[in-house]
Amino acid sequence: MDAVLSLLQSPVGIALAVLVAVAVLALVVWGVRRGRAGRDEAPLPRREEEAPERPPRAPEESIPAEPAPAVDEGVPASPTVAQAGAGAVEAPESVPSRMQRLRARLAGAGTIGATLLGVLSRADLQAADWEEIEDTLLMADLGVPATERLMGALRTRVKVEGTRDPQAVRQILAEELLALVDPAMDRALHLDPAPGGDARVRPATVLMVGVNGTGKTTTAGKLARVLVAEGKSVLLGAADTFRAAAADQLATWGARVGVDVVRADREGADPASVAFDAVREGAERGIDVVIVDTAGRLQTKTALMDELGKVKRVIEKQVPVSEVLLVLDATTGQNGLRQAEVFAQAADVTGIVLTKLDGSAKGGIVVSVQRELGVPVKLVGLGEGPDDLSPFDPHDFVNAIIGE
Ligand SMILES: Nc1nc2c(ncn2[C@@H]2O[C@H](COP(=O)(O)OP(=O)(O)OP(=O)(O)O)[C@@H](O)[C@H]2O)c(=O)[nH]1
Repeated sequence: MDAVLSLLQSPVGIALAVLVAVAVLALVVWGVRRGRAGRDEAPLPRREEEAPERPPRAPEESIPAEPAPAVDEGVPASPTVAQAGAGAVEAPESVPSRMQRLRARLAGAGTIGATLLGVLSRADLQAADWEEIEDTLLMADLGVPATERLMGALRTRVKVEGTRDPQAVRQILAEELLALVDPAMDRALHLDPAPGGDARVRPATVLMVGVNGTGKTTTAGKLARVLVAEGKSVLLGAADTFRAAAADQLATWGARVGVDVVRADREGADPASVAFDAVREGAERGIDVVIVDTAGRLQTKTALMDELGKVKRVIEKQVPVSEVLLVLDATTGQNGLRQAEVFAQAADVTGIVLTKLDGSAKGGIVVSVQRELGVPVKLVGLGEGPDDLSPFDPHDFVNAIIGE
């Protein structure tokens, strides 16, 4: 210790101490300069307009959505948003030409009217003729109660009015069919804020339910297109997580109509989680309408009810569900109707979409499904094309069936 002290007091020791102090000071100055230089190279933008432009996202690129806030139903959050991209978006067909084409297709499929008019115009209607009328109505899936009611009305009016004139008979048939279809039902899609209601309650939400293969995904895409054409902003939610192809199919529709799709990042994810995130994303972006597609295949009625119920509840944590659309394949007739009842019990259905009417001569299903489920047919699908979806108009429908 004494040796060290005497070294420090010596001229050599003092020179060494000065050298060490200078070296430490030089290091400190160098460090400070380096820090400043680093900040100068990459200045942080303070205001938004200073932010560097982000490169545009490639079409179909998927970006992970932010994790959803915990949903107390144990919903895992792992969806992604498939961007529609800036690719060419098809313009929808104009409404008049679409309606004309749809009518032509429906008329081509419906032979009910031609058969009925042919029989009703016969000179003297016998029991066999009335049986033929009854068979035609039943074959057209009108259902037993509606067939009986229509038969009763036709018998009475043809007898009382005593006419065989084809025009008059046609008029009677049109009036009676129209009464069965019930033009007084509210068939509008309620997607706008209620008059005087809170306009901030956005987005409006549409839940698509129904048996697999009925056309839910296709209808979701077609509906998105119709709404976009009306000037609404739309987001699709692929809550059919049962098979990855369903989400891909929806993403294809999204790209086609210029609408983003929120989807799970893996097959078999919780549908409620995707539905939740789609609506949350829609709310954050100020979207007008979020359409949520669901799966139709589940082992048991209870499992189906549980799943649909959960999807609906999870959406309602954020906004009310505006429309629950039950998609029904017109070609499946009374059988499809039985399955539809299960869905109607599971979710409070507000409207029916009757698809594949183009491939069915069974237009009577419109009447039976409304009677059985007590819910109006709001939309009809008349083909696989993007413009083959139309609002259901009772007058057009009856005219198409029996010919104008
Ligand atoms: N002819 C005709 N075909 C339709 C119509 N709507 C849907 N389709 C076809 O029906 C098939 C099934 O449609 P999807 O939309 O996949 O049915 P889905 O209910 O979503 O089926 P899952 O995803 O299995 O639950 C597809 O080939 C559609 O193109 C329609 O109105 N007319």
